[in-house]
Parts: sequence; C-alpha cells; structure tokens
Amino acid sequence: MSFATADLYDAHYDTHGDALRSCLTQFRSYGSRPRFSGQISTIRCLEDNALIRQVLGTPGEGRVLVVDGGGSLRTALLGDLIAASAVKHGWAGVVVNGAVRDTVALTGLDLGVKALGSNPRKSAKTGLGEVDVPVTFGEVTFAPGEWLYSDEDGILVASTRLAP
Ligand SMILES: O=C([O-])CC(=O)C(=O)O
Repeated sequence: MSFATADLYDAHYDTHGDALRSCLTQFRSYGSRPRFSGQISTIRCLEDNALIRQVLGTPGEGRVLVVDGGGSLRTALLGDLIAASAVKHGWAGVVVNGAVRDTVALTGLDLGVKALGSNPRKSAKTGLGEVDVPVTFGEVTFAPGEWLYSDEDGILVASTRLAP
C-alpha cells in the first residue's frame, strides 16, 4: 500500500471539499500496519465489546472497523484474540476511539490498529451498542460505506475511493 495521507489530501481536497475530512484525534498506532485503508464499517459502544468480537468474526473483505467507544479509557475494547480474529477474517484495520490491551501482541499482527491508549481491564460483554451507524469524533463523521485512509500522519475519510 503506497499512499500517503498528506499527498492524498493535497491531491483531493479541492475537488472533494467537505467530502474529504481529516480526523483531529491524535491516535496511537498499535498494530504492525500504521498504513491501512478500506471501506468503513462502524460500531458505537461504551465499555462493552461483544459487538466488536461479533463483527470482526465475520468476513471483512478489506474493510476498516471504526469503533466509537466514547473516548473511554476505562476498559479495553480490543485485545489480541479479537484482533487475530480480524486478521483471519480479512479486515484491514480497526480504529478505536477508546482503549485496547495486549499491546505487545498487537504489534505482531498484520492489522492496522489505532486507539487512544491502553488498559488491561476488560470490557463488559452484554452486546450493548449499535452497528453501522454514523459515528463522530475528532470533528469527523465516519459513515458506513465511506473510505478511510490511515498512516503515520493521521486519518482521512473520503466519500469515494481515492487510492487503490
Ligand atoms: O476479550 C476481550 O475482552 C478483549 C481481549 O482481551 C482480546 O481480544 O484478546
């Protein structure tokens, strides 16, 4: 994957206007792929990761799962087992507006993982939350079906596909 978000931004911001957005949240990268892209699926949940486990256990087909965990650092929404399932099922990456755990193991997985931070404390598993609803953080709305581009500089969201 050879894109750079800065180059994508320069090449497309004129023509796309509001259709190309840059997320202000300063994520940390935990997976082995800081650079990843794909069509967006979303989950909104709070300190409960049953839906994340469920969705990442279905075929990803190169998509990126964007999880709005409300910015909570109280529990980890993703660990190495769920992340390994995401790799197995063909997901390109996971962006978590919240915390992850098993961070050493995450560095060994062929997956993009961005999150706010880490916490060893596990999440609840009741299944509360919503799947494939638009979620907003870092002044950007991530809508299912849009395209996400992530690298060391940040995260862009575009309404159409910008790069292979
Ligand atoms: O099961 C969890 O809550 C998250 C986790 O630790 C894992 O994915 O390995």
